[in-house]
Amino acid sequence: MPVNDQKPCQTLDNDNEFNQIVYDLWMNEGFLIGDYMLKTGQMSPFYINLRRSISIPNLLGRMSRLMYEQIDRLTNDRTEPMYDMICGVPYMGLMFATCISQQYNQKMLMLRKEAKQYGTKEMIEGIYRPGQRVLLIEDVLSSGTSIIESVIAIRQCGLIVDDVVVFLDRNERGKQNVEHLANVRVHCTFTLNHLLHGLRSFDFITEQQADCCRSFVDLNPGIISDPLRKIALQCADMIQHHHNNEWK
Ligand SMILES: O=P(O)(O)OC[C@H]1O[C@H](OP(=O)(O)OP(=O)(O)O)[C@H](O)[C@@H]1O
Repeated sequence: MPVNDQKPCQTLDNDNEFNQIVYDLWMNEGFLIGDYMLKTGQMSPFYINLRRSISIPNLLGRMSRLMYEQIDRLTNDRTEPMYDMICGVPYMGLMFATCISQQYNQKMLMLRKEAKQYGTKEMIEGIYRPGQRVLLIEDVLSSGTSIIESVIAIRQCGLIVDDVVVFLDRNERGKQNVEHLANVRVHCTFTLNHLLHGLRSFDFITEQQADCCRSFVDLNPGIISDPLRKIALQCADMIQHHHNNEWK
């Protein structure tokens, strides 16, 4: 399925709220036009920096609320509990997860980027037992590398991850990469198309600039390194085995 055919995740109710967020992000350099290198090493004609919001608590709070409303809708659609605790992809996903955890009384785990070499040497901090379900939280989805790395680390601790909620999908191949390689469902609260639409409505960017961003993501192959691809598939197989044999 082409990425841009994805069903929009936002509703008309939160359209205005999102536009206000777009306004605040633009005013605080949360969206930049220019040449920026991505994690994959590719050069992008734009950059989304939601980290700017940590200095504007009200903005981070509003984004987290829209994210939680989506989690709530997803939860209501399920017959069984969707998760036992939330966990953010470091670093910015951790900020969203902390905000959601505090605002909505959700249990949380903290995933490190690297295991500490002293103390308990844990990769994941918090209270959990193997077999519990984790809902992963991410700020921006590009290639999906960060999510896949986090899923692997969480699964290696014996936890289950079947879903990830992302505030903003750059409309690259990240969603397909995560779903295919990590076997995790990706739920995006907003997409690049929503963001560009908002930026255009304020006349912050020209139609030509919006087109340039769209063309870039349409053609971006969303590279996942071969070693990560291999580990992700091995891990997904291993976890499927556990699902089938031990936790049923
Ligand atoms: O889908 P991907 O290709 O992985 O890109 C998305 C990731 O990139 C950014 O973080 P970054 O890797 O820059 O790290 P940071 O947390 O140190 O800011 C962003 O916050 C996502 O986590």
